Amino acid sequence: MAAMATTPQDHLLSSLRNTSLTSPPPILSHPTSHFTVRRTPTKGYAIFAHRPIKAGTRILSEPPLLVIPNTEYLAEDVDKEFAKLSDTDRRKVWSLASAHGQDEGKWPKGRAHPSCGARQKKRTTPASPSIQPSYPSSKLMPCKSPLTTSTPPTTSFPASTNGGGAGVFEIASRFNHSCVPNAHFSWNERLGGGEGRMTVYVVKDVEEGEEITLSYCDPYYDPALRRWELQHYGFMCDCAACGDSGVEGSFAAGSLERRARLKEIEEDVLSREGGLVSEEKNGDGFEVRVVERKIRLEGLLETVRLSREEGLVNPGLAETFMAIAQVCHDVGDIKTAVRAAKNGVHVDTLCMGDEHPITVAHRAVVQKLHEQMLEMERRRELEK
Ligand SMILES: C[S@@+](CC[C@H](N)C(=O)[O-])C[C@H]1O[C@@H](n2cnc3c(N)ncnc32)[C@H](O)[C@@H]1O
Repeated sequence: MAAMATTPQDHLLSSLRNTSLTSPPPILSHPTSHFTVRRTPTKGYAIFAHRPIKAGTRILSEPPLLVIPNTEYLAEDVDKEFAKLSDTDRRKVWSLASAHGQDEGKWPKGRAHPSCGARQKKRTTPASPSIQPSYPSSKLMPCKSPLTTSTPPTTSFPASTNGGGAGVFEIASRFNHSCVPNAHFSWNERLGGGEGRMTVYVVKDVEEGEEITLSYCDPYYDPALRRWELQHYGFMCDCAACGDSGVEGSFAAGSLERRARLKEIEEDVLSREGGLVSEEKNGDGFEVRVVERKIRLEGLLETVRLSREEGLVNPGLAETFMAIAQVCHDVGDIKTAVRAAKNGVHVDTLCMGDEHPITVAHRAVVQKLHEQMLEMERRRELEK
């Protein structure tokens, strides 16, 4: 096998292999109220619903077996945390390692796809393992360190909470990937008495016997880039979006176009945020800003439509609704802003629950907008 760079993931695996606990415990079949973990012929273990599950149901809230609290952690940080574990937890972590024989030689380690922008490059480079979810061996999942505190929302339209650090989760790491997932995972630092929990919410109604899947990569990547990223995990995705896009009328063909357009909107329209919320209201500058707002709003609305057609329900969609609320607010249409922000909170709740810090922050925005709307109505009444 070709020599490969040593990453913290490799290191964890090697420290797991070198542990004196040579016999791993049997893989658990976790009977929970919603799902079981079962072996599949081609994907290793997988999670299946054993009853119908409604969208917005939290099906997992799990403490980590091991947490690496640093954002940019090194191999020795992994070793240090592993050394602290009890024998039982070491066995559990060990039992998760390399359970399904991927060919590590095929992982595109240390190289980024030529089409990757700077941000994506960071994700696909082992130098930033905490945000590179390429952990086929060790199954490190990005999570926010329980040692860092979240920044309270200071603006009226807060951005997502940033993740930092990584963890290993006994059950959460058994979910397989789909580019059109029916569930979403997120770290919620408020759960577990402030210790934090990895949560999984079902974002669409799921039928009994259906596999429950998460997305391991940016859903807006095109198929080639998704394939590249998923190579790190040693598999080719066979979900509906990754099917043969050459077949006219197929979901894959439509998906290719939708995701390309979503990316185009993000790059050409939504990233041009600067100046859109400016308070300047005189001369030509104002004209330009109004036009830009209109283009931005159209882009945001198209993003919602395409995401729905694509079946993507994720925090990105919630952020899109919040951005629509922002634009409506800026042009004085507070009523529509309230409606848009409520949609955002609805999507947040489906994905992360109603007590997740992001959901809480977005709910505060709805409240604020609602108060503004009432105030405007009251003034209008007085003016009559
Ligand atoms: C986080 S683990 C998921 C659980 C895993 N199947 C197991 O047995 O523990 C990630 C690994 O699962 C497999 N996997 C996940 N999604 C897959 C998919 N859509 N098709 C094939 N294999 C998949 C790959 O081997 C991948 O490296």
